[in-house]
Amino acid sequence: MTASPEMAVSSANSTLDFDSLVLLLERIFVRHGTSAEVARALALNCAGAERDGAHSHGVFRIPGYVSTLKSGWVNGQAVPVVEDVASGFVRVDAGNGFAQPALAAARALLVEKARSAGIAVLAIRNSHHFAALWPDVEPFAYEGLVALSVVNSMTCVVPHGADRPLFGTNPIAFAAPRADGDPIVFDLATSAIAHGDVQIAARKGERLPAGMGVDGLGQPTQDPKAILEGGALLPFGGHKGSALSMMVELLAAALTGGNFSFEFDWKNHPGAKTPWTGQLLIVIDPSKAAGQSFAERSQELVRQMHGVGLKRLPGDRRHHQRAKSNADGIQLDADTLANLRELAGI
Ligand SMILES: NC(=O)C1=CN([C@@H]2O[C@H](COP(=O)(O)OP(=O)(O)OC[C@H]3O[C@@H](n4cnc5c(N)ncnc54)[C@H](OP(=O)(O)O)[C@@H]3O)[C@@H](O)[C@H]2O)C=CC1
Ligand SMILES: O=C(O)C1=NCCCC1
Repeated sequence: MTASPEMAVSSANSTLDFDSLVLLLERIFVRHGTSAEVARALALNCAGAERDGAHSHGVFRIPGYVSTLKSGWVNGQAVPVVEDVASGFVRVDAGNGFAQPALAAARALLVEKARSAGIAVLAIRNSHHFAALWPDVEPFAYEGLVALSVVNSMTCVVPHGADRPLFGTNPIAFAAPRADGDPIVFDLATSAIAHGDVQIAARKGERLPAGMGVDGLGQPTQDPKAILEGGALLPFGGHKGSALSMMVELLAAALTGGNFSFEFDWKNHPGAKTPWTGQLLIVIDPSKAAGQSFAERSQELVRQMHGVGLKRLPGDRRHHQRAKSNADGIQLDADTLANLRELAGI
């Protein structure tokens, strides 16, 4: 039987199973103007983030998606146009739609090229990425492929050594298969903290650790509201994170034909939250490389890391939370769930 948001909600503890959360989010997206395909791609991403405890890009983002769609800034009905441009290169014009449906539209061609040429690049332009990036790379590693992706976002990060913001929080995500266990995956903003986490801290009235951002006068602050209201974030690791953020601008925008983070302009679109930028994916088939099986070698690396005392690999926390959510359901607080149901018109 197909799950429905009505039947799967326990009113006592506001717990949903994954499929029911996906269905609820799909309803919200369709109700606010997306096609069924776009709704499915966004709902799977957002519910996956919530399930895995990646809260800065889980259901917390839904009001932002809705206000962006309502403002007319994003086309929720866009049909991506896929171009097969070279043996190892696929281009997609997302048509001012979201990036996830653009990736979905090009995915089969990208994998076919990666498997035949050993490596393939996907360049998505005119797109909106308002989400966690790991869902875009992790599935490739489950298919035995190595994947790297970058996305640029809206200006809110001061380049190292500068005095005003220019870069986005520009995440980088990487996934690689290993012989025993879940793929090795990391996904990180190149800012000291994701913008979403600053918003969450502001709502909760919490202070941030030192070194995350500056206020409107360029002075260091631990007050998230001062960062959000006229201030800015800093790159992680000083000049090193700043260089990576610059690389993301070049790969996700200059190379794809998308906007740089400083080129978005919301002024005629009140309530819009997502920038209009680009995304680059590089997919490698490691079976083409010389030497032993890549998955065995990556497993050996993990074994050695554990051998020197490492307790937590990137991705471990998410996978533990995923297992817990799959067993016990996804917990939402009652107000959040009520708001989602209202947005879904239930
Ligand atoms: N769409 C967009 O434009 C943007 C999206 N984002 C998204 O925001 C999300 C959050 O980014 P960010 O706040 O930088 O992520 P985190 O700093 O929380 O985590 C970054 C990575 O490091 C791992 N990690 C964290 N702590 C440890 C530890 N102690 N030991 C080992 N590994 C660790 C995480 O694994 P684990 O997940 O298992 O904790 C994760 O892979 C990302 O999903 C990113 O894609 C950010 C900026 C812009
Ligand atoms: O958390 C962040 O940082 C961002 N997330 C989605 C869109 C832009 C920035």
